[in-house]
Amino acid sequence: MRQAWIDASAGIAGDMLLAALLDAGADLEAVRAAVAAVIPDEVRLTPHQVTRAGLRATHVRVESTDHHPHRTWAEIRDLIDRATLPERVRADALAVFERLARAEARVHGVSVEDVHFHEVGAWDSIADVVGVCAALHDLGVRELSAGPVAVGSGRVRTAHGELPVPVPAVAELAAGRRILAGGEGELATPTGMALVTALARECPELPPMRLEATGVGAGGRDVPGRPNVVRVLLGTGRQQMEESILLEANIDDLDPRVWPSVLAALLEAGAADAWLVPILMKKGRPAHTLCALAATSRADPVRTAIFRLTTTLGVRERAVRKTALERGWAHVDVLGARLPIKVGYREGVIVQATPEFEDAARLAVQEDLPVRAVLDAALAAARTARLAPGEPVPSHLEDTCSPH
Ligand SMILES: O=C([S-])c1cc(C(=O)S)c[n+]([C@@H]2O[C@H](COP(=O)(O)O)[C@@H](O)[C@H]2O)c1
Ligand code: NI
Repeated sequence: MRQAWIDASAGIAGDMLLAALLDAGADLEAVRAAVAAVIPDEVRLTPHQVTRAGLRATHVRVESTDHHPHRTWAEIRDLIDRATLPERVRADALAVFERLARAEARVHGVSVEDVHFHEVGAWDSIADVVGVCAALHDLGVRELSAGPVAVGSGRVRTAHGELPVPVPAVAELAAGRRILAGGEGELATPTGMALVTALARECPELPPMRLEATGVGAGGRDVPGRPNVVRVLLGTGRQQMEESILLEANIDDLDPRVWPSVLAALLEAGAADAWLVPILMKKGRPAHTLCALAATSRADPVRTAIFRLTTTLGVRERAVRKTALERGWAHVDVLGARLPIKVGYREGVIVQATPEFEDAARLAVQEDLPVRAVLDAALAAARTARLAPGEPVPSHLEDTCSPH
């Protein structure tokens, strides 16, 4: 499973995180395409190399002509809703802006629907948010975590006038999270803090992972003695005990033909699993409980997708703990083809070894055989290759979440 950890110990802004993800290998054209799907022809994204207090980093120039932005949350939601985007990118971007809207509503004492964004509603902020969500999607990051965020000190001039640092929106967004004091000026912006708190689980220390890439994203200023950068460490590996949220809703009025697309979209939005339970509701109405299990860091986008795609008026939630086996992939030769075997293991010993069903089904059609015959042959080949419960985990397991 691909994961990434954000080091925001020098602060964070939307463009810094975007630059760090591009520096770690996210595809620039995929990011530009996602931004253009939401706000066509409004911004230009140009990454370039810089140094910050002696460290090499990528800085991304985000150019737009939007000088007097006053957009409502509803306007931004509409832009993202209507854009052609991967479901996960849409759900993430909506979750980030919804968090920003809730924070602004609390700070200014207005309702969420009446929130008027100023700087954070500008084209360049929309580009930062959509760009970061697209970059995470492009890199295949399934689990995002972040260390404590440095917020800075002093006062800053904004469209609301001169504000103390951390500015009110940042303080509101950071509630419940560990933050770091110190450093001069505004080190964490509302957009940066909204991205971190909506998409990343709090993880003070770098989680265990096999490190694949590091991305360094620069802020605009170069301050001597303190590199003004966000770092992203990208790797593979999974946590054995995950904090998860179970989201549920009882629904009796959704066109039943829509359900398969809802389940698929929730998985796309980051749910680890999504399913339906047939129930009899009040007044004897046949209905379904929609259930979605998501890592705590993915709960926001999954919740947003449930409200967007179904008719429910509320979502029940409870924290659950899930013990997951560590996983990897191996391949065996069956009937002249290479079939992937999913291997689940614990403490160095295989607990489950299962042929990938879709590949077995494809091979069965190709060979004109019953699927069970291909599955049996794959299991026999796996046993011969010592890929069976009780065997030690081989050193050559592939550590990806997909065998393809
Ligand atoms: O745009 C809005 S609504 C806004 C609210 C606040 C509050 O704290 S309230 C602060 N700001 C300031 O705008 C700039 C740009 O922020 P980005 O997140 O778009 O980089 C920054 O100085 C914020 O403190 C904006
Ligand atoms: Ni504000």
